[in-house]
Amino acid sequence: MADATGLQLSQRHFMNTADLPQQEIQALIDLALSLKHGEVKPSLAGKTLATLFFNPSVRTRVSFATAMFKLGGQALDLSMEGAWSFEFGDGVVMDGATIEHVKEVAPVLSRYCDGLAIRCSELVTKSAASASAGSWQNARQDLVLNSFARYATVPVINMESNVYHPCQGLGDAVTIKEQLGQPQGKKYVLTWAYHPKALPMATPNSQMLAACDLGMNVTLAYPEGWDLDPEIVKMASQRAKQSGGSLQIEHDMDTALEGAHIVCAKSWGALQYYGNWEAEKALRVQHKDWMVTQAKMQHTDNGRLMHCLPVRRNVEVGDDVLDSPTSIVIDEAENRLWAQMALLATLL
Ligand SMILES: CC(=O)N[C@@H](CCCN)C(=O)O
Ligand SMILES: NC(=O)OP(=O)(O)O
Repeated sequence: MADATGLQLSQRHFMNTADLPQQEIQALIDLALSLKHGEVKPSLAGKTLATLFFNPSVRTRVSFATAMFKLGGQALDLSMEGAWSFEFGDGVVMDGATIEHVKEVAPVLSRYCDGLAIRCSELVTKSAASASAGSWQNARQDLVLNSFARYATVPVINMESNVYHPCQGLGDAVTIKEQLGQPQGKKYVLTWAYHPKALPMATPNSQMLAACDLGMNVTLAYPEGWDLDPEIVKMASQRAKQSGGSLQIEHDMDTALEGAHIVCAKSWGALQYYGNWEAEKALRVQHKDWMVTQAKMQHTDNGRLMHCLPVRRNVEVGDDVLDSPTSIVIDEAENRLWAQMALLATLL
């Protein structure tokens, strides 16, 4: 079996699935499924991936480490939690808490390693290095991720930033293809769900893009006021059209779920209250009825339930769904591994 994938991507870094043409995404999905079925065996022998986690993780951490191991290489897990001491600002007089600049960190790690993977979502861990000061206009610049990409001399992989979680998007695309065979024209509903905290929009942005790139008829369902970034929604809608799909918005969960083949539950914070989360919470608690239950799933066309995990049981999704064959969340989590193996084997 070939030790190379034969696939080449048009981008050096993996920041957002929408940076890639749809054929390259399809090729990565096919490669992931071939890896899962043991049909190809690419090798990354002797290669190292540094994984920098500025936020907690279960799936991303373990699936990247295991992906590198299965490919014959290794991952170095660098936890940055509680120790965000790198500087990202230009021309800063570094006499405060930061101890070294990304201008040194990124090229130094690039001398040791063949790729850098970064998780940095400021909504999860508020820290000194989040320069956004609570503004979405600043947060959407993804300063930390983009600084690593700028100063690294090896490929950089986004393991969830403020704006995108492309590995979740790619993994979900693999799962949808695996479940439906031919996703084009099938109905995908990304439904907002209640959660006690305002969660980032990176995951729903990438999940929406994944379904749009598969040519599905995508419905976004959320209470009024919970719009995702309009520029990202516009881009997703264009990519859906390119692949023969569509994108529409509903504010009633029952109506949205009508005839769905895939239901993906995800919570996120309201963009218009970004950084003003107390005000957002006062409104969010009025939407506790946005929970996916078996009664809600009755509206679907034998729909399957996806969730990126971690999931709050009986808050976002009911036990009656999660404990039934309707739920494919464990397959979805597994497919992160195969999707990332496809990505790593191609990118490194
Ligand atoms: C509960 C929580 O913090 N969820 C995170 C992680 C999701 C996948 N990494 C989120 O919604 O972004
Ligand atoms: N879905 C996901 O990215 O999970 P972790 O946050 O546990 O990595």
